[in-house]
Amino acid sequence: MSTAKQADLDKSKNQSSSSVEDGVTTNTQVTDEQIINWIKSRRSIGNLTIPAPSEEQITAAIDCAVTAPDHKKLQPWRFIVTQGNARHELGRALLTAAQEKAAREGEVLSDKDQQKTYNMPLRAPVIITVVTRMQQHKKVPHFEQLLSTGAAVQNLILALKAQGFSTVWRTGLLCNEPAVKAYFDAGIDDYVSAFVYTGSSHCDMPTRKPIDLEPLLRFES
Ligand SMILES: Cc1cc2nc3c(=O)[nH]c(=O)nc-3n(C[C@H](O)[C@H](O)[C@H](O)COP(=O)(O)O)c2cc1C
Repeated sequence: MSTAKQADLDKSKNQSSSSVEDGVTTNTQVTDEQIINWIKSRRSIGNLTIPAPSEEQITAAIDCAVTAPDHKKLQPWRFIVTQGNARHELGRALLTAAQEKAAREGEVLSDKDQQKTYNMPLRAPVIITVVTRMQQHKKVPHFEQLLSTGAAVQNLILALKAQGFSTVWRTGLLCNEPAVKAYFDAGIDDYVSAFVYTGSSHCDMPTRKPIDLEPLLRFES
């Protein structure tokens, strides 16, 4: 889909399905093919800035995230929205995690690496952390709860895109270090499953190289 068509679709998604302008009713119906192409057009963007989504927009996206497939409705996910100065507190937790990890591995972090780690949360105006709060259920193993969280994260990302925002899902090697888990009040079985860095992007959305389905797909009948 061309960038112009993409923008049209993003715009039409923000409008009601029909509108009356100068007495003329205009239908802005979105076709199945457009929806499929819109999903395929999602790209991760690392270079994120303001404007950030409002708390209402974030809440609307999370309202979409929690409709992900969820065996026995365990709701194994928690969402923590970090913005403004709170990003420095998250930076401190990441720095502690990095220092503890380095110490365990017999290494010492350089000043540059310490600064880089501390600044990581400043790469976007908003970070939505998704924690998998594992529950004990005899019919729902932990791996299902983790997969369910992944589905919720994808819903979240698409719902943010639908509102005009860009994201990148990061975890990195520090996300399940004890200091980071403690920061998010995550227990021993829980996972910090995603840092969804969120904001606006002013660069052109990169186009994706076609993906060959041949080795990935088999129909049986
Ligand atoms: C669970 C998970 C963790 C990820 N963690 C990172 C990360 O820490 N850093 C990173 O650059 N990309 C990470 N990625 C990959 C990006 O989110 C992204 O998918 C990738 O760069 C490909 O870009 P695309 O989404 O536009 O295809 C992660 C993806 C997943 C699913």
